[in-house]
Amino acid sequence: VSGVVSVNEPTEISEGVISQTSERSSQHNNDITRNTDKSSIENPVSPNNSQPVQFSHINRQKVINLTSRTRFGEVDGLLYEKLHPGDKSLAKLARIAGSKKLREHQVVLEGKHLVCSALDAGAEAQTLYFSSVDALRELPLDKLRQTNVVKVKMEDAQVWSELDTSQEIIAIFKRPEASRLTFSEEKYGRAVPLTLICDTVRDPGNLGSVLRSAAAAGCHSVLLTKGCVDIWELKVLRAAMGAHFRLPIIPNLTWTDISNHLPKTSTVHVADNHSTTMGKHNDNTTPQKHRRPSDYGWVKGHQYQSKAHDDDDANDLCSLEDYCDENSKSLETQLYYTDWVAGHTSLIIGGETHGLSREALQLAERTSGRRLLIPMVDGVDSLNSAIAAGVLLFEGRKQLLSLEKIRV
Ligand SMILES: C[S@@+](CC[C@H](N)C(=O)[O-])C[C@H]1O[C@@H](n2cnc3c(N)ncnc32)[C@H](O)[C@@H]1O
Repeated sequence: VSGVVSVNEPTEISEGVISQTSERSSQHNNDITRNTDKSSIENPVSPNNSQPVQFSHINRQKVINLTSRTRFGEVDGLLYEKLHPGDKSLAKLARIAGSKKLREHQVVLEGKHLVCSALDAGAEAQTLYFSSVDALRELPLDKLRQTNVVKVKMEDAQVWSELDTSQEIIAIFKRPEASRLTFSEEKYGRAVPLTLICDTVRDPGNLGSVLRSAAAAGCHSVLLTKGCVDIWELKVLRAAMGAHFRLPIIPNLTWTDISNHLPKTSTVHVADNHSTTMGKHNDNTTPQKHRRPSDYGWVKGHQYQSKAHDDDDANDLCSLEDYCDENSKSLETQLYYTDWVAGHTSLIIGGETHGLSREALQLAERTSGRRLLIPMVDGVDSLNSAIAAGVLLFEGRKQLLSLEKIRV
């Protein structure tokens, strides 16, 4: 942190003292404003002499109510406050983590690795709670200048049961937007021109695993329909293992938004488990141009959705057979390990309950995409969407990389 004292051991600052230079001051009962521009902290009305108290070399702006905070400390030039036992502010974490509405503005990130990746990508930490100074030191402290840093005891952390209390760092961030983050090619490698589209993936564990696979396969981006689970839900974050800060993930999109986000030349394929089972259509069979659904021996009752985010509306559902007859005559089926990439490629994965929506199939058709099938043994209906995404994304990556080699 520029311009502040640097010490090896954390400095504990006694009651009412918040100076980085350890100057003691008398008891304050007023709000203290730290002024970024002036690199100082000013107490607008000092109780002793009515002069602003200057705290030099501090590059942060915040207001601290000294009536409720009694102890402050400092680590490597970063000022923090200590939470009173029983302080209620920790409960805010659980409230944000548990409320979709609150998560429209703020998100909770757990653990030093995730918080570190978020800070490196340019996400804005508003309040950071830590229980271990060593863990705090592993973060890029220069990126916490505008952050309210608070030390808590692990026992205090027990107030939230939803959160992972084994974490030494938990932070509230302004909800990050992919368009404002930086995704380091140097750190994570060059992306392949492959976009994953999630069509109403509702299970948080599944979505997190899908995102993790997309990051691991070096995808260009992930686009999510409005019906998908919130990407900032804790279970999604935990399963995604940092994927949120490795590649652009754009949630809450309509199908029109999705088309607009894709390069004009992108071919969109659908991952389609409805195509066949191995008994009728084994690995050596060339997939047929277009077969009627009844040719495939599907498990009965599959339906295609017409509105990805409104799966309760039974009127929006049509039988697959009707749908195929009407809409997707030209959508061929092919086995996933034969060539399907050329230039920018996109892949749609269906959700757990209804699989692919009508809009997904229409988009594939418009871009001359195909149905990609991972052949399964007889009697198996489908794979879990995260597993299917993993298989297909890594195949897509392999094909794109060999295409690149051929072109070079
Ligand atoms: C759990 S499945 C959907 C199950 C849903 N009940 C249905 O029957 O459509 C979730 C998604 O994973 C993909 N998937 C699953 N198994 C697949 C397979 N064998 N081949 C290609 N995609 C598959 C499809 O995109 C599918 O929509």
